[in-house]
Amino acid sequence: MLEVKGIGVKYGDVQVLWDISLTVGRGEVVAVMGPNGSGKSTILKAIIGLVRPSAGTITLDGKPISGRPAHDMAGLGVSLVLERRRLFPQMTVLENVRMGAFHSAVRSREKERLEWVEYLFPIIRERRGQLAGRMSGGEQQMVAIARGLMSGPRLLMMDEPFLGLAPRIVAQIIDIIRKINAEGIAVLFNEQNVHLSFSNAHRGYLLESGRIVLEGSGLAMLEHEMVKRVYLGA
Ligand SMILES: Nc1ncnc2c1ncn2[C@@H]1O[C@H](COP(=O)(O)OP(=O)(O)OP(=O)(O)O)[C@@H](O)[C@H]1O
Repeated sequence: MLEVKGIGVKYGDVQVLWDISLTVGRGEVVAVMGPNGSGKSTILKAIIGLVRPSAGTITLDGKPISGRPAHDMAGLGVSLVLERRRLFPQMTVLENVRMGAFHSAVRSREKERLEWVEYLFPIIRERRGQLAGRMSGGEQQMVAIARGLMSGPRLLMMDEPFLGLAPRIVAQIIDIIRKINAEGIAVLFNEQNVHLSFSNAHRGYLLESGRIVLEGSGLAMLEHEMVKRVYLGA
């Protein structure tokens, strides 16, 4: 469904991505793994339209989407959960979650989507009235994912969804990824940890200094000599 072909991105005069090509198929879970600063977030920002590629094309179901404003993407079925959650701390859980259905193209189905995200994350129903800023990191991440799901995406992108979370919460987020994927939603996520990336994805890409250096199935990536040597110290 998503095809990124040969994109480059510059921040001012500084190029940070070169010739990035990746795909996400319908119903796939795909991981982009790479060290700090390798350009993972920039790939997702380019797809959602927060940064404009200097080269290459991005298509969704064969139609070009590069250059479209980020707020159009909800209507096209693509949603991004930003790193470090970016909630509105002075707003309640419910207010934050409802922001995800703000776009006119998706507002009409807000009620049924809210029921769905409350089923996926019972904590959202339990804590509807709590200020988001008063929640733990893991709870905030759940609210952020719920907000991303309110637009009813076909492709949910998540920037480092496990960052700084306790193992128990990581396991819950993995479970949620499986559940939403089982409903046919494709997922593209970034992660720095080899195991978290590739054991939870059908396919994966390894990004180094702004270039994709390896790609394959999750299992093939986990077992690849270079991944084992450089990232697992084997
Ligand atoms: N708004 C910006 N202006 C200038 N340079 C930026 C900007 N955002 C990111 N960069 C630089 O672009 C490079 C890639 O950053 P990016 O955030 O995409 O990497 P990342 O792999 O997601 O890293 P992290 O794990 O730290 O989020 C880094 O060198 C970063 O310093």
